Amino acid sequence: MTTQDLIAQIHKKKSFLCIGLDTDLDKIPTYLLTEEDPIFTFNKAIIDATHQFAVAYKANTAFYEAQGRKGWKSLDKTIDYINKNHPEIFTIADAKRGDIGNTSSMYAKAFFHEMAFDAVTVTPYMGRDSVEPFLEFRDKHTILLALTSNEGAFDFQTLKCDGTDLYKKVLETSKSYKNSEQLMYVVGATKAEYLAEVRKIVPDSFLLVPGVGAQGGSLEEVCKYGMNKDVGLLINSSRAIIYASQTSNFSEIAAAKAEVMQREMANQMRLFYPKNQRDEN
Ligand SMILES: O=C(O)c1cc(=O)[nH]c(=O)n1[C@@H]1O[C@H](COP(=O)(O)O)[C@@H](O)[C@H]1O
Repeated sequence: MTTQDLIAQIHKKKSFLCIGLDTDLDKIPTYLLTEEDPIFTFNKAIIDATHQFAVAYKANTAFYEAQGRKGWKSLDKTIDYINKNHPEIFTIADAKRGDIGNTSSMYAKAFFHEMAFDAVTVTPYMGRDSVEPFLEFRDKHTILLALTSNEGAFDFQTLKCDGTDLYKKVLETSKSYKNSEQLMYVVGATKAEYLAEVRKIVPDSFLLVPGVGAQGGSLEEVCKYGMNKDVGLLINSSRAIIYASQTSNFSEIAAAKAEVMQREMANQMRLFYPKNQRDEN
């Protein structure tokens, strides 16, 4: 999917919501556990109920890998289901990969080619040759970790390096990578005020912003500092949406949560775009 397709979908749905499919057998309604593939059954119900409010789904691969080969099968079925039924939706494999070039190429093939995700999250610290193999896949997107939402982000990411914060160095250096226009960046919602600094370095790039909902980040603050002319944000929420209820109508309750976020996003877009610009979009 191209970035333009993603932007068009955002304006059409008035949403930049990414729903995290962090599907955990200990958290889904217990009556689903008798199903042949409880993870896929749960995901399908969530997707069917929420797709009109979301522009992206992010599957954190840890939750699938934890179930071994059954988990990989559930992940494969989930991405196939989204691609077949909602091809307009942007899909992210949150795998946080990256290795020597030879190995990164294999990770890229796994998530872009075999599983047909639109994007994969990648760690930046092995440098250029660990990231560029992902960028070789055109119309696919590589989402580099810049400033993460967790407390430990301050261990390294904000340390000074050549007089600047390390995460800023990551942003700046990555702009020189081959096909860097296919890069997006992770910036945690819990660090919204840093988004202004991020935008000085990457004004046009899309940012994947996890950490609203269960981690306490504010959607309004993220929009205030992070929104750009194309919206430029994918705000992720996982647990606060998909585990809003453990009852038999869990998917409707998840949809209601997603709709509340979508409405707030529509409101933020209204505030950001002057009326005449809105009419053009
Ligand atoms: O790369 C990510 O998506 C990510 C980066 C980050 O800095 N913080 C973060 O929470 N995430 C992921 O985003 C999701 C957040 O989930 P909730 O806190 O349940 O909304 C999880 O899948 C995390 O692994």
